[in-house]
Amino acid sequence: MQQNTSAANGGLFERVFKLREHGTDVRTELIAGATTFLTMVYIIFVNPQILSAAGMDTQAVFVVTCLIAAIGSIGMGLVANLPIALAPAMGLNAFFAFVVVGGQHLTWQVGMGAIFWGAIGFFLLTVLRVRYWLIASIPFALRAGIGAGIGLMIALMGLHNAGIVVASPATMVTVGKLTSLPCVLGTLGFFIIAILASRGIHAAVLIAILVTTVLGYLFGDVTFHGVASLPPSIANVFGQLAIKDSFSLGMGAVIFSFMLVSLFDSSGTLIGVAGKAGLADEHGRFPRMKQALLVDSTASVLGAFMGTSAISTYIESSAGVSVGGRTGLTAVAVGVLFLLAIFFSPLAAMVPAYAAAGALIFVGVLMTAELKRINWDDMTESVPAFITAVMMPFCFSITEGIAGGFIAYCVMKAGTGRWREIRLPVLVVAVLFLIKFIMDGSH
Ligand SMILES: Nc1ncnc2[nH]cnc12
Repeated sequence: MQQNTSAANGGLFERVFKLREHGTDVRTELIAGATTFLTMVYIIFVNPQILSAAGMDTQAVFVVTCLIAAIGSIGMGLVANLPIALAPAMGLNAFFAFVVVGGQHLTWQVGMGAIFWGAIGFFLLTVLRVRYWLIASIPFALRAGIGAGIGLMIALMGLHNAGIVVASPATMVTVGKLTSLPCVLGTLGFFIIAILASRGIHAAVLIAILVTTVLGYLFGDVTFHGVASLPPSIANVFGQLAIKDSFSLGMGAVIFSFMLVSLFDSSGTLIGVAGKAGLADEHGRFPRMKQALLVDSTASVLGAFMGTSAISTYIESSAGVSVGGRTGLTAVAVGVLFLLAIFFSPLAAMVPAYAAAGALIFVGVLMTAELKRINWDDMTESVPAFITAVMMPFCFSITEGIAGGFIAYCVMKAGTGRWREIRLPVLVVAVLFLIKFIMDGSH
């Protein structure tokens, strides 16, 4: 009987996801889905925390984060049949909360409006096929530099959330009080993740968040609100964005930044994960790329409307791919698990910033790994990659990193007589950023 059911499931899943053609089966795909889910579930704890710094309601953002991750991942699985999950992007959420809303003293509703317009631009670039052109034109050094820079910036946020790195008027940054509870538990969380992950335990991040939160509770620093509950209302974030107020010339640079960063963040991840699954060619193109690009850009528009910062395909999907996930069934499994997670909102409210800090630092480790594939002996490759990667944490801005990298690439190639290697889209983006800097500097 059980065999009949699994054969029937295999039949349905086989028809929808073409498992045999991809050399996989239902069991492998479901394990891969659970694996990817466990490596990225930290986002449902971390995202509400980061967005709450912009004044958003933690509980509502928790539900919206689960919902959009579920919708995006299930969409990717069904429409593009790829083992790639989606969720609100780390880096972009911090950019929204700390740089756009915090740094420019805007309301979160206006900031979210800018994300919405950035997502619309991202969607238009996708349907107009500009994204294909761009993806195929971005040199590897810049793609790697972007991933690494985002990773370093995330790590800086983690180190700051744990109180390990603090501001200093004399030296800009300095070391915090390392014996404080946040520092000790943040550090412990990071090493739990690093050790478990290097031992191949894909639930590493979740385990570390649980252990550090429980320890925080035992030391009297965390209040227990219960485990499961009916989902809290999302009314105070859903559809609350200021679409009209954010569509102004003054917001142009912010909208452009959101669009550009979404574009590079999600495109780079798609190429990277599809490559790891053995689906991509040497130019980074992969089957059903059109569908995948449509799903991530549509999810970004939907996410901003629902009340969370830009959505991206998740680099953590490579964990599921590494245990055999090859089709959309993996992504659908991730999505279903995110739907179930909605009922555990009291847990989200309990997790202190330092408990998630280890996850942020560890994502930094994962995302800087791409640097190893850069030809470091060729300065026309290493200099732009380096500039991209270090400008992001040092300026606390993904956009400045991308801008610096594109400009450095054109300068280095032209300066060494290799200007023919500069592709038109790279030159266009570099010139657009130069114009932006000149405009920014003139007022
Ligand atoms: N910005 C991002 N891009 C890709 N994968 C991520 N995982 C977490 N944040 C991410």
